[in-house]
Amino acid sequence: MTAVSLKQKLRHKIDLKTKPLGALGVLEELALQIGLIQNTETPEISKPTIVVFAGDHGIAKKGQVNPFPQEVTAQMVYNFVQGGAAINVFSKTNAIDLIIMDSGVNHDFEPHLDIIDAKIAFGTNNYQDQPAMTLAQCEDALNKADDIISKIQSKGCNTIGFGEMGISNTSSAALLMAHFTGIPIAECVGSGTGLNDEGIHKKIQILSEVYQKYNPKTPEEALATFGGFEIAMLCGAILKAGALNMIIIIDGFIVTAALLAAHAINPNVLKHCVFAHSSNEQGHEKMLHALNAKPLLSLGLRLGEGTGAALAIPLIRAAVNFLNNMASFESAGVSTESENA
Ligand SMILES: O=C(O)c1ccc[n+]([C@@H]2O[C@H](COP(=O)([O-])O)[C@@H](O)[C@H]2O)c1
Ligand SMILES: Cc1cc2nc[nH]c2cc1C
Repeated sequence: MTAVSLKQKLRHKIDLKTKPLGALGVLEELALQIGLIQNTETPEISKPTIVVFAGDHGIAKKGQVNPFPQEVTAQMVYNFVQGGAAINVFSKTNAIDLIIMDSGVNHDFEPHLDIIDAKIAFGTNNYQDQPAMTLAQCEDALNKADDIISKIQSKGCNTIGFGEMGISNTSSAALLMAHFTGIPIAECVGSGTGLNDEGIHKKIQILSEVYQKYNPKTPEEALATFGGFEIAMLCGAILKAGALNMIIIIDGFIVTAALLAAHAINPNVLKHCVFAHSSNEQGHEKMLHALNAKPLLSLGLRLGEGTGAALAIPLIRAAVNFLNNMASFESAGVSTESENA
């Protein structure tokens, strides 16, 4: 007799719920995925947490690829600490713990603030001149992220969403996307925080030159070349969360670019990932497609901060709750399809 796999057991449990077959659509796939991640028919979500990694980018100082000035990164970190940003509001709405990390903002934050200090440097180098960071800095970022995720998990969190803040980081993400997917850089570049058509054209020209200047040989070298510190930390955090068997919620364009790097280092990480949404940043859809990823939501968001991840958490809770708490046809005494239907 062949053993029934957990996947078959989960499918059976889902199919016996009081609903037509497949009627809970994507939530059924989500329940199945979470059951498989946790290796159980009765999964649970504990202490869902969003970590926002913030970092600055050398290229931002020139203002050629970013409509907002570099200072906005630090200003938004203060906004996070004061509870005024979209991610604060959505985390509160959905009872999610929120952690803010300084991965490399070009500002000295007062030590009493509720920010985890993981600063690698005060912003990356401008990759128009030299790689964004050294390989040693990149390794440092990966390792620091590793430690932080271990600490978060040891406090009982098994579901972690990732967000970021960093003026110019759609440029790094576009370069990484081109590198890891082979999609032409022009198709990877978008409006970011709001460039007009002329601005996008200039951004494509600048990033095409940068892209041609380098030939990174390893995923770590690609991260070090194109940056940024927050993206390298996201990559390390995703890898660690996968290794710790956590449910990983991927936010928008920049977090997905970090996942491309993580996936190149360890493709197994993908089975832990739930894709929260499809961002309005041009390129995100193709990036998701390259990963064969199906996003849960499509709300026209292009904010970052982990906002899409925060909005997806109720869906993840709903998937787990229906699997655990919905009645079966038998337990509820509901008739199944009649044979002549
Ligand atoms: O998450 C996304 O899909 C997304 C798309 C566009 C912009 N962003 C956010 O905007 C910032 C980067 O935009 P930019 O134009 O400065 O490259 C950064 O802080 C991101 O969090 C985020
Ligand atoms: C205001 C502002 C808020 C953000 N949140 C994430 N990226 C951002 C970029 C800007 C410009």
